[in-house]
Amino acid sequence: MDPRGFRGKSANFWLCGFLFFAAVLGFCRRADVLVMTPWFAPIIWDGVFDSAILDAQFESTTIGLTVFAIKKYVVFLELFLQTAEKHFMVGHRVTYYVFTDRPADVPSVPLAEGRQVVVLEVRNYARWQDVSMHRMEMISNFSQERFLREVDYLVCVDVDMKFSDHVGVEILSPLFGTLHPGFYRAARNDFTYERRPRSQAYIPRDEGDFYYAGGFFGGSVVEVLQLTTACHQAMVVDQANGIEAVWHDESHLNRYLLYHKPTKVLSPEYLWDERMLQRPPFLRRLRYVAVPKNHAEIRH
Ligand SMILES: CC(=O)N[C@H]1[C@@H](OP(=O)(O)OP(=O)(O)OC[C@H]2O[C@@H](n3ccc(=O)[nH]c3=O)[C@H](O)[C@@H]2O)O[C@H](CO)[C@H](O)[C@@H]1O
Ligand SMILES: [Mn+2]
Repeated sequence: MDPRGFRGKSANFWLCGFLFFAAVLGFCRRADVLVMTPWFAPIIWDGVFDSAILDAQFESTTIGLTVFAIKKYVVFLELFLQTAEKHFMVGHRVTYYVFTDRPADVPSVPLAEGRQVVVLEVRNYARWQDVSMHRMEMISNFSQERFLREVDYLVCVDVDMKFSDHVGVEILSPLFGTLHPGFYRAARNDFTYERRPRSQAYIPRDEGDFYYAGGFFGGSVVEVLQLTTACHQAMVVDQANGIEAVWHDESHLNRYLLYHKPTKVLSPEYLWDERMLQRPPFLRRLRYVAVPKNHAEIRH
């Protein structure tokens, strides 16, 4: 073979090799974590998305953030709203729906343009578990009454948390859940699903994809309406049967998301607890983290 031709082929070989590795580095920037579910839903980690592209795609989207501050939990609102202004959907239209029994105690926090707080006065319950569980009913009712008309997506979160890094439109999808930080690498058998068949939240030992956290889920308003309505109805049936799921609304959420697969799954970057867990090296960002609380003091 003519030596010039051979050199040409060899150069091509190395060029192809280089391009291949560049492509691998560029498109699979996270080889250290699971970036797709077995049903082809993306799992959202730092490095798998480009905010510039997504911000343009979601430019005309309005996002509703639901948060409950019932009884003493109103103390969490100020930091929650302040940090949301810094990190949550910056540059997009946002409505904070604050559900509370103490509207006079909702702090006024300066908001950027295109963002507003809507206070929704609701009843309280004596037990913290009932407060937590009835969020499903209240989100369902208000979705029908007004969220369907007012926003495109709903993001439903706990209030005893703060935003500490970017949480943007990369999370938006028809139906999304978040990997619970305590179980993202646990075996299916160790997930704390409801295991009693008498409960509507029951999940058999040989089923289950992930263990999702009760404190961060969402989707289009229609999907969230269906999810919250189904979970509420399941809790009504449980109550009539004298049984309460082991982790309350979170157990029902897990059952729902097992049989209605989420279209996106958020990594534990989106829900972390620095006091409970040691941060593993592949957790590059902590976007939404628990605020330390004295359980006995705040719940009673
Ligand atoms: C981070 C996370 O995944 N949290 C879940 C976890 O509980 P947590 O231990 O984080 O529960 P929690 O005390 O934060 O209660 C859940 C939420 O209910 C609201 N609240 C509760 C009591 C009260 O008196 N006033 C009030 O407003 C508040 O928005 C609070 O954030 O398990 C719960 C069910 O057991 C829920 O599924 C939570 O979403
Ligand atoms: Mn909480």
